[in-house]
Amino acid sequence: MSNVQTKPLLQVDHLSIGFSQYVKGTQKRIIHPIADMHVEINEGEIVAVVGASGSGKSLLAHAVLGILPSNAIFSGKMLYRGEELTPARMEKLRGREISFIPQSVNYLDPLMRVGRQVQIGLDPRTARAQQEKLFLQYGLQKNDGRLFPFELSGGMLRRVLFATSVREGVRLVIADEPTPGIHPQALSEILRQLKQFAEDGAGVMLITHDIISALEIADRVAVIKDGATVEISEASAFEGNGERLKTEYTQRLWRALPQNDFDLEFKREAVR
Ligand SMILES: Nc1ncnc2c1ncn2[C@@H]1O[C@H](COP(=O)(O)OP(=O)(O)OP(=O)(O)O)[C@@H](O)[C@H]1O
Ligand code: NI
Repeated sequence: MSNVQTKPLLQVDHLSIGFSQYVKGTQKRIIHPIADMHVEINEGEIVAVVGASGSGKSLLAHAVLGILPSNAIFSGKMLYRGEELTPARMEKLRGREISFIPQSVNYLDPLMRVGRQVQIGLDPRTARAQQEKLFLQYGLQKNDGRLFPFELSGGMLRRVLFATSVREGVRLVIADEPTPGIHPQALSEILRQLKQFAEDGAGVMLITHDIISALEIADRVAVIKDGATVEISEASAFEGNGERLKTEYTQRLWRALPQNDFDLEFKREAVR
């Protein structure tokens, strides 16, 4: 087997992200929401990234995309197709080979009709038809394309965001909480599309709170806690009592899910 084939599509190692903050007016200090994170995604693989709110999942996504805020201090290794992800490279890949479904609908341009926003990056000759097709696929009406973001519901905006990620030539999809507030039918359509990306050979990073839905399509699950990766396990290890999971933290996370043992004490800790 050649070396090239075994190289992961995305490799993040020893990622650390800090922010300098002003305390008491002029004193500066550095906080480190991400201390030591690692994750690896292969071609055709779906890796779910799960962890409590504030654990650093979105920052990980933003680091890979090169869209961290300018006051962020960043270190670590990020390789895409075996080569370092430099800022210039990220900019070139973003929205093309690497597509992003952001967590917040605020990423949409409030002054541009949503149909046009979905057409960005599509072949201009067929953009309109393709956008309309995508809208139908995700349960939006043809005429919804003429609306501005403020005229759509939260769930509709999420589906618009998702439609912006469906592009030919995508090799890595980073979806940051693509499913909250979405009704079951659109949810299964989104999961189906993410799976389709992977079947077409792309790697998928699925950031989510919805572990149960993620397990429907994920190959592996990375568990993040306080800005560090605590465990990466096969999705199949999330079964039964979690005996096959590697860390106590992940076992407790698994057992705290409503459909499992319901570890109430852990739940309280985890949501804090
Ligand atoms: N620009 C910033 N300046 C300072 N701290 C930040 C900044 N952005 C994020 N943080 C901090 O980094 C930590 C991780 O944030 P992040 O958004 O990655 O969490 P998350 O895991 O995506 O949470 P959620 O599940 O709620 O989306 C949080 O404690 C957050 O307050
Ligand atoms: Ni987030």
